[in-house]
Amino acid sequence: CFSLVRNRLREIVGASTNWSDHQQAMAERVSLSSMLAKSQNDLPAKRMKDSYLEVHLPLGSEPQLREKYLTFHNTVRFGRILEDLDSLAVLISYSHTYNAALKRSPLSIVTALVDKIDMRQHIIYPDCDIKFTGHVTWVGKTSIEAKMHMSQVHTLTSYAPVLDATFVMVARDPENKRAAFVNPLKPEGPEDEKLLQEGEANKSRRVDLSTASLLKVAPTDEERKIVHSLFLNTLDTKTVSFRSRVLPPNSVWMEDAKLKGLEICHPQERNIFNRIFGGFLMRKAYELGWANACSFGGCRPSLVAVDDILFQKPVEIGSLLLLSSQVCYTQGKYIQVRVHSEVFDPLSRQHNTTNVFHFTFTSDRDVPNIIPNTYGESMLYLDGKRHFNQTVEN
Ligand SMILES: CCCCCCCCCC(=O)SCCNC(=O)CCNC(=O)[C@H](O)C(C)(C)COP(=O)(O)OP(=O)(O)OC[C@H]1O[C@@H](n2cnc3c(N)ncnc32)[C@H](O)[C@@H]1OP(=O)(O)O
Repeated sequence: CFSLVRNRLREIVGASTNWSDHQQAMAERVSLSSMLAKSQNDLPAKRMKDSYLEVHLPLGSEPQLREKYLTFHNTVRFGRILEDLDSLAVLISYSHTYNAALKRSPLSIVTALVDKIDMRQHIIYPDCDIKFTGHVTWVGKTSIEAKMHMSQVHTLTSYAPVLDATFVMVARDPENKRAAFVNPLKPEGPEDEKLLQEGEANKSRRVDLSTASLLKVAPTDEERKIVHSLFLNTLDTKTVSFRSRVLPPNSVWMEDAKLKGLEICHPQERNIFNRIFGGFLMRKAYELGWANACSFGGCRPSLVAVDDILFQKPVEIGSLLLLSSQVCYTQGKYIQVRVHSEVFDPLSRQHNTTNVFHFTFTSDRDVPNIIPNTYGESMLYLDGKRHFNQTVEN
């Protein structure tokens, strides 16, 4: 199960088991720099099956393990699943880059992006065994795409699919300062070819999306019309002024659909490179986003999809992490939530964004419409709509 996965990762990089030893463990890793490949061609190509892993989570047969995964509502804590997926993606990447001649890997492999998690089933049972499988499906020069599938036993013999996940991992030098080359990938047969092509298409889509970001360019014509009609809908028919705005029926201002939280980043949550574990950040962001969607919709929401979780900067141990969740788009029963996390330095009072998370939830009834008031909120709304369309309508 996953404690074995994490122990194996500690062995691969030679991570400290006690915080007091972490500086020495890091110093030992620095000496591995000379083992890094000078070019990608110096590394042997690997097959997809070289990185294939299967991990079982025996929730059905191990009641003690179940406690860690259980929600009050007798379902599985999805935040824990996010942590497991993250650890698995890292181990898959180390399996791809494995070099039998080395005792320890000189690579620091970090999570750069959770491209997508599609839920195939809303309920995850806390008392049935779970199986995770996955392997590398595409590589760049220093980045790796890993696809994972999770399924759960229903009858005694058959597994039913629960979710499909795509992560992008990036290889860095032992000090996590510079990018480092990863082994090329050699497809074998038409199935591998197809996965590789999808990986290539994913890479182009990510580039297109980031160039079209609303933080860089103006919204499209169609999006501008949406924003304007939202604005017209909020005008007060009595005064007809640009300034007096009224909330339409069955609606909530974006300003009133936020939830915030704070995490103090203790050594216990560190990853193998002595930064905060990406899975932990995802769990915390997911739980805050879920609570926000729950309070907004007035009932317990189910997760439909996770997309485009970007890990922009590592979070150092000891940081104060401010998490801010916002309902940014709604449609019928759906609630799109964005969680932004930033590190706050109380001494310099500086803020630095570390992550942005996008979650799509569904409620058991229609939810109120979320309405932007300012221009900035309108852009958040459009960004939420883009994410929603990408995950739900396609
Ligand atoms: C206790 C046991 C726990 C065991 C579990 C261990 C888990 C360990 C995993 C983690 O927890 S990692 C922690 C969470 N992740 C982070 O903290 C990463 C924070 N982000 C960063 O450090 C940088 O943003 C990152 C290294 C990911 C990228 O930095 P740069 O943008 O400067 O990288 P660069 O420009 O050099 O590009 C390097 C590669 O990354 C790719 N890349 C960068 N950002 C990307 C992105 N957003 N999407 C896709 N690819 C991306 C880029 O295309 C390129 O690939 P190719 O060489 O193959 O072309």
